[in-house]
Amino acid sequence: MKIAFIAHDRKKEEIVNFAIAYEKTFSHHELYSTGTTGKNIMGNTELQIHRFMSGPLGGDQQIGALVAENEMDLIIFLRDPLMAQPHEPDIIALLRLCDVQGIPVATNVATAEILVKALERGDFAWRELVHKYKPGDIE
Ligand SMILES: O=C(CO)COP(=O)(O)O
Repeated sequence: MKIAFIAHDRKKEEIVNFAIAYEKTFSHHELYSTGTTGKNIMGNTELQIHRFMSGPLGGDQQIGALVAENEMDLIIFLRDPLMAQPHEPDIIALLRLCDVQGIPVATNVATAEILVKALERGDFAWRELVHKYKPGDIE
């Protein structure tokens, strides 16, 4: 599965700890992140992550581009609900695209944990069908 990690600055420690806790699970998947989030996770785990630009410089939009094509399977996006972000429109656009495509997205660690448990159980198998059959394949 393609999994994206994104965290705002005051949530960086939380996402790193989360990645450490589920490192074995994540190691079996294709990982993506915004710039600084990925740097922090890779600095504290053995995980290999494809890093996009930093969020304020367009990283959310780059991940959003994959979401728009229904390529991303799970997004863990620990937002800071108590601090305004300069790139708020990009954040809203990314979350909107997740809803357009029906992609599982966690915006807090409690939900992230439930989704990762579901991933471990095999509950994301339906996403393989999404990748197998692109729009237009089925009449
Ligand atoms: O701002 C972000 C998401 O909106 C995260 O970006 P960084 O991972 O580069 O800090």
